[in-house]
Parts: sequence; structure tokens; C-alpha cells
Amino acid sequence: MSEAVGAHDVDWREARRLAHGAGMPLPFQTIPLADALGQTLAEPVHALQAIPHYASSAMDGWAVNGDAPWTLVSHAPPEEHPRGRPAPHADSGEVSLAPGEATFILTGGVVPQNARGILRTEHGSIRGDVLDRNDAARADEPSQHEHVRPAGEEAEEGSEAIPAGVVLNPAQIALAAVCGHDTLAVLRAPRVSLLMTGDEVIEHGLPHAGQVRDTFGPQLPGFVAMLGGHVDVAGRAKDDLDDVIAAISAEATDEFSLARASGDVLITTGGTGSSSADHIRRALTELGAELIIDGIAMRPGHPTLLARLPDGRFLVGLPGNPLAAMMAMLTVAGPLLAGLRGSPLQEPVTVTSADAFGPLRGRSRLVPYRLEGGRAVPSTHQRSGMLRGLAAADGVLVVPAEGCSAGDAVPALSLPWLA
Ligand SMILES: Nc1nc2c(c(=O)[nH]1)N[C@H]1C(S)=C(S)[C@@H](COP(=O)(O)OP(=O)(O)OC[C@H]3O[C@@H](n4cnc5c(N)ncnc54)[C@H](O)[C@@H]3O)O[C@H]1N2
Ligand code: MOO
Repeated sequence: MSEAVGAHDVDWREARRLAHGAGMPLPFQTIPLADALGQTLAEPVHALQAIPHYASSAMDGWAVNGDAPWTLVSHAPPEEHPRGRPAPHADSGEVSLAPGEATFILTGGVVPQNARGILRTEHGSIRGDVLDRNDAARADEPSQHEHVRPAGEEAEEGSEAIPAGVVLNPAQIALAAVCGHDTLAVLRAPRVSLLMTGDEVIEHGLPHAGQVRDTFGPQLPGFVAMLGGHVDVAGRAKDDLDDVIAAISAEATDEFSLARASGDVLITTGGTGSSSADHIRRALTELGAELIIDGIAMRPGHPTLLARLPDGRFLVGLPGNPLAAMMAMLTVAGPLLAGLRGSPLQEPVTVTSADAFGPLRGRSRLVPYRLEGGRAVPSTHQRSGMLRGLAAADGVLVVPAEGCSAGDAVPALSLPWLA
């Protein structure tokens, strides 16, 4: 078996570009409106008819023609009604008012032909079948079109109401319903599976010497969601080559392996090194995977992998060291998932470094920082196996290999949980 070969020691920016361009955007998905909250709209929403689609009353009251007093005419009695039973909102539209006539109308009722406006309930009095203004009304009430919501006031038929690309909120879902849509086209969140390795890793309680508490299981699904993916299944493999190969391969033997094999991306944790307990690289070779990124010129996170498995899934290999893995998530998993959703690659922001950094043998340094007085101050506790620095950080500096001086503008990554 020839060894899987990919670009070694890839420049940090190039690694992000490679990850972003690795996959084709996934096809859209059509879902019911009720499921659309928080989804990304794939196509603009157009008004399928004018909004509102008929001229309606904005008040409970009377539609009137001409000047007061008005003779009340009723809507069609039920037996003559075109729909066979009273439907007061629609029925008011069946009336054609002659000058000096009025008819009762509900808020939202169809404004009858020849109505000049609506006299609201509080401003009219009825004696017998005659309606007149009361003391609360103005002398000219209702003015022309008063309390009438004209058709098309909010949107013309065919006009764009919501642009593509928004993350749908409740108001936009309500607007889509008003536009006449039952379903919406949304970007499909890439389906992600997690495979964790490390026989020394325990999931609960306090570890003994030689054990570590799992830092990935409790947060990677949420982290993936913040990057636009959806974790379907998470599992573990023993530090054993055959076990790792079986877990990565597309062979579906139970419901977990089936879900894993039918996803878009498999994220593995640990085992990216070359010790006898590290099997990810060997497994990729055995499986005939195409390595896209074989190590990134960054610290921490140098051994990070990106590969395409023979069945088309992508594999992101995160190093086991907790901070290194988080940096690999931001560098590779974020851009890969954005590319699969058809979203643009987020360019780094620029911040002013409060400190100077010396050069580092051809590698970018990813440094969690805190903003103090508008400058990026490197966090303490930011070695590859530590988390306190990132947990308290405002962002991550990407110090170039040649280093920088205090006061230099330096690229930086925003943290998705602070966006
Ligand atoms: N001889 C060398 N040793 C190492 C090198 C090297 O170049 N030569 N690189 C170091 C760097 S840098 C990294 S990063 C790691 C990469 O390690 P692996 O991806 O193979 O990960 P493991 O060996 O499985 O674990 C490393 C470290 O992380 C801990 N770990 C693993 N999983 C978890 C977890 N779920 N939660 C918390 N901590 C975890 C594990 O116990 C180890 O301490 O290799 C270095 N060594
Ligand atoms: O490069 Mo390792 O990924 O520093 O911890």
C-alpha cells in the first residue's frame, strides 16, 4: 500500500483556502416553515401575491359611502351567501354601497365597493337602521380611505421580501408565511460525525495519573453547530489500527456506523502523531484516502490533517492536545464547513499586537489574546495542552513566522462563540 501523500507543512492561510475549496456546496433542502428557525435561507423569498392581497379595514366599524347619516345595509343573509354560510371578513366585500349607505365591517374585512372610508365603532351610534357620527368623531370622519389598508401597501406581487443568506428569525418566518410560502429552501447543514481516540481518555470524573478527562465530547458538537454543521453521531475507537480503520471506513455494521458513513465530514480527535499509539495517518493510507493537508505550518496544531475518503466524505484529523485541536477547528473545520454550505471564507480581522514576537522557523503562531485598551495582549496559559488562555480570550492572533513588533497590525481570528 503506498503511503497517503498530501501537502506537508501547509502555510496557515493556504490551509484555510484549501479547506474552504475542498468540497462543492451541498444541495439545498426544502423544509416546512415551522422547521426553518435558525436555518440559512438558500434562495430569496418573493411575495407570491401582493401584501396585503386585498384592501381591508384596519378597524372594527362601518364602511361608509357619502356623508352622514348613513342607512345601514347588511351583508348577504346566510341563505343567499355565495359560500353558503356567513364569513364576515369576506362578506363585507359582497356589498356595493350607494351614496348614503354603510355596512358593518370587521378589522381585516374586505372593503366594499364605493366605500370612502371606515368609521370606527367608537365613533358611531346606531338608531334603528341609521348610523351617525357620535361626539367622539371628527366632523369629516371618515376621510377618504381612512382606516383602509390598501392592497400591495407592504409589497408588490413578485417583489423580494427576504434576501438569500440570512439566518432565519421568527419575524422572517412570519413574513415568509404572509408571502404565501409553505416551505423554504435552506442550506443543508453539513452532517458531521465525531470519532474520538485515546485509551487514556475518560469521560467522567477525576482522571488518575496517565489518564485525561475528555475535553472534546462535551463541546465539539456545539462548536460544530457554531461553524454551521450538525453532529449526527459521536463515537470512540480504541488506539488500535484495525479498530480505527473500521471506525473510519464506510462499512456500516450498525446504526452508529451507518450514520457515520452517510455523513459529509468525519472529525477525529487524537492519534495524528507517529507513535505506536497513533493510527489516523496509517488508517488513511490503508483506506486509500486522498490527503489534502498533511500538517500545517502553525503552532499549536501542526499535525492537523484534512483528507478525502474514497466514499467522498471528508476527514478532519484534530491533534489530541486540547488547544491544538481548537486551533485546528478554526483553521480547517470552519472553512471546510463554510465551503460545503456555499458560504464565503471568513477573512481574518486585524488587531494591534500589544507585544513583540520573535521569529518562529516558518510557522504561524496562533495566540489567544485579551483586548486591553484596544490592543491584543497575549493570554497566559496557552500551551498546546492548556485551555485557560482560550477560555478567557477575545480572539486568536495569527502571528506571522517572521514575528512582529509591539504596535504592529496582526491578523486575528474571531471566536465563533463571541460573534
Ligand atoms: N515525538 C513527537 N511527539 C509529539 C510531536 C512530535 O512532533 N514528535 N508532536 C506533538 C504535538 S505538537 C502534538 S499536537 C501531539 C499530537 O498528538 P496526537 O494527535 O497524536 O494526539 P494524542 O497523542 O492522541 O494526544 C496528545 C495529547 O492530547 C491528549 N488528549 C487526547 N485526546 C484527548 C481528549 N479527548 N481530551 C483531552 N486530552 C486529550 C492526550 O492525552 C495527549 O496528552 O503530539 C505531540 N507529540
Ligand atoms: O503543534 Mo502541537 O499541535 O503544538 O500541540
